[in-house]
Amino acid sequence: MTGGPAFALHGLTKRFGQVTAVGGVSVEVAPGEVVALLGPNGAGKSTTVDMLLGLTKPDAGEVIVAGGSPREAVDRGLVGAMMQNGALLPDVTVGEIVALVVSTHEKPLPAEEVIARAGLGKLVKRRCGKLSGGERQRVRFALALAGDPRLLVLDEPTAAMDVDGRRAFWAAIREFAAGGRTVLFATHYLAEAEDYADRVVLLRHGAVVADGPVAEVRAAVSGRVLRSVVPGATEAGLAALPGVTSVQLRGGRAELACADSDAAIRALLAAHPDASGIEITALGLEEAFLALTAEEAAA
Ligand SMILES: Nc1ncnc2c1ncn2[C@@H]1O[C@H](COP(=O)(O)OP(=O)(O)OP(=O)(O)O)[C@@H](O)[C@H]1O
Repeated sequence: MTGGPAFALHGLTKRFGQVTAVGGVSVEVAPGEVVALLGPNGAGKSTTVDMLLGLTKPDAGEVIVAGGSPREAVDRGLVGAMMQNGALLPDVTVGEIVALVVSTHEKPLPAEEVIARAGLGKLVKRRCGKLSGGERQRVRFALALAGDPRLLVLDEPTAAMDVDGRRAFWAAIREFAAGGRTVLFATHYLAEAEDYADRVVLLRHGAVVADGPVAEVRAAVSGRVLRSVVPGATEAGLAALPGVTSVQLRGGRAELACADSDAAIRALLAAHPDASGIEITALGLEEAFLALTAEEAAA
């Protein structure tokens, strides 16, 4: 194994008819990094993951995994993947399916270790058709681990998991990554990215709008929310105020996301001296994320 990146995406582009699902994405990830691929619905996360795994061919650009093509890396057992809707045979037990998948790999983890890492000890005899959504996700995770891969790619891994399930899942991921292995996970949840990723790549409309350590990405979207009752205001009028990045107006109550709340409040009161019930708060994580994607959308 060379000292090169775990994987690299160079100018990756994929179109479906008129839709550019991914448009020129370039990202290089070093071995040992845990990277969150974040973005709202339709941002291009799944399409990017599909190209990284060699399941979809890019229209332009290149994917390099462990120095070769995605297919070569998958064939060499270097990549484990957990997809949103990977099918599980309903009549096969958890123990059987893990043993089956372990047996297909050249240098697998022992089946007992796979079971333990995925927290499936109590479910070994359960048929896959009888599992809950969160349990099925844990089985998919086990199957992704079976070949002892260097790179783990997870598309919305915790979507169906409850709080305990998520905690156990992320503890297992940390353990996996501690040995210098690389993880890329796609998610909608900024909070999950903040808690578990070293780095965030934020996609919007198929392009990277932010890439860096979580704290850095958050700082780039630092801002405040200004709430007020503003009689007679229009969305367009409020959006034109200095310092305002996005506006929601419902029944005379305005919510303004602000890059500069000082400028915004001065301008609001100058234009609407009858504004009342004014409140200014820091952006929450979700709001910060929305502000960044909305800001870019407006650009
Ligand atoms: N097979 C396809 N045919 C046509 N359009 C597609 C196809 N796959 C994806 N798209 C479109 O490409 C864009 C990106 O979709 P993608 O599934 O990659 O986004 P995503 O960020 O994973 O979204 P989500 O969070 O909803 O899963 C969307 O506009 C989607 O409708």
